[in-house]
Amino acid sequence: METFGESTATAAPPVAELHLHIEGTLQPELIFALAERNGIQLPYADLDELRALYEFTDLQSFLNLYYANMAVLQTEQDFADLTRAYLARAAAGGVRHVEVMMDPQAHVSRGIALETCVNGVASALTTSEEEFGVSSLLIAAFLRDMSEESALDVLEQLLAMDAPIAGIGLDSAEVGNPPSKFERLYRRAEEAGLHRIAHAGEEGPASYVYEALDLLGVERIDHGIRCMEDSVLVDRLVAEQIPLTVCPLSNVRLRAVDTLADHPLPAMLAAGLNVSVNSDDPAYFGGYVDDNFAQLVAVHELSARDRARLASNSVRSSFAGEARKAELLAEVAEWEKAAGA
Ligand SMILES: Nc1ncnc2[nH]cnc12
Ligand SMILES: [Zn+2]
Repeated sequence: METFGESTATAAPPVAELHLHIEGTLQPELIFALAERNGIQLPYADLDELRALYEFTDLQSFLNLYYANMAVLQTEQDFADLTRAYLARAAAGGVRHVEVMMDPQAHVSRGIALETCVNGVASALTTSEEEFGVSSLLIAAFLRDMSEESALDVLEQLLAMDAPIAGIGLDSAEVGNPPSKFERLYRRAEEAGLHRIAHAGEEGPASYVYEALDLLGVERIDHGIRCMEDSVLVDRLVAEQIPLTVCPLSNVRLRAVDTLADHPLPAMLAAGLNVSVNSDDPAYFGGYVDDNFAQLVAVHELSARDRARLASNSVRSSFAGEARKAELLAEVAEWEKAAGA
């Protein structure tokens, strides 16, 4: 009988993607297509010229391009097309549930109506389970380098329009914009019955992880890799099983870690932390969730058991309903049996 090495497809188990910025799924080809559709003159002559800019030195160097490229997102249809393209690709890579973050302030601040961006993304998510087999939730992320007043203003508008958001997040330039800046925003979100997550410990120090937990009451930490610099914090995160949505390729491309071989994910897993694997901004960082798994496996030789644990962590840490979680955990167990056999 012919035997096969482990394929890229089997390297990735079925997962819940918990750390995904929909604007970070905007591929260069779609940037050009939307620019043409909307009559927008891009500052790049062609795809090669744009792609040459995807060499980042830190988070801010990425954010500059990420925000600039959003100029092509103008209509509800643009946001819906962007979201559908992500869902199709994610489903092909094993994503079975996704909690999509979007950055409303990044659109409102350039004159796009809140309804346009929210309704566009939400319309694609509404049919996602039926069309792609991917259940989904929407999370409004707030830009930490803007004021808390701006965030509160947008949150109130989202609540007033009964936007279909399950929670709020906190992203953008981390260092110098600690979680403590957003205590009122998170209190308001809690009052409104929303889930709460925040980026912390990506470029910022471990103290930002404490602040996100203790001052904002977050249920999950996005990234959190710098917790490894503080053993007391690691002990607490393990004891409380706080989910950390880790994004290995993102961390390498933004130079939070030097190489994938230096990435702390295997050590985090070994320490008993509740870590999952996510893509963050796949159009910018060289891969979707399945690519993250495939490259991790190539470098770290994670066992099928390790990968199944990363996948079950993602499902258990999601905000999906209990029935959906049970369904997905059964799929992970089945994958593990097949992958380990
Ligand atoms: N990795 C990241 N960190 C902070 N803000 C972001 N916005 C989009 N991707 C981000
Ligand atoms: Zn992120």
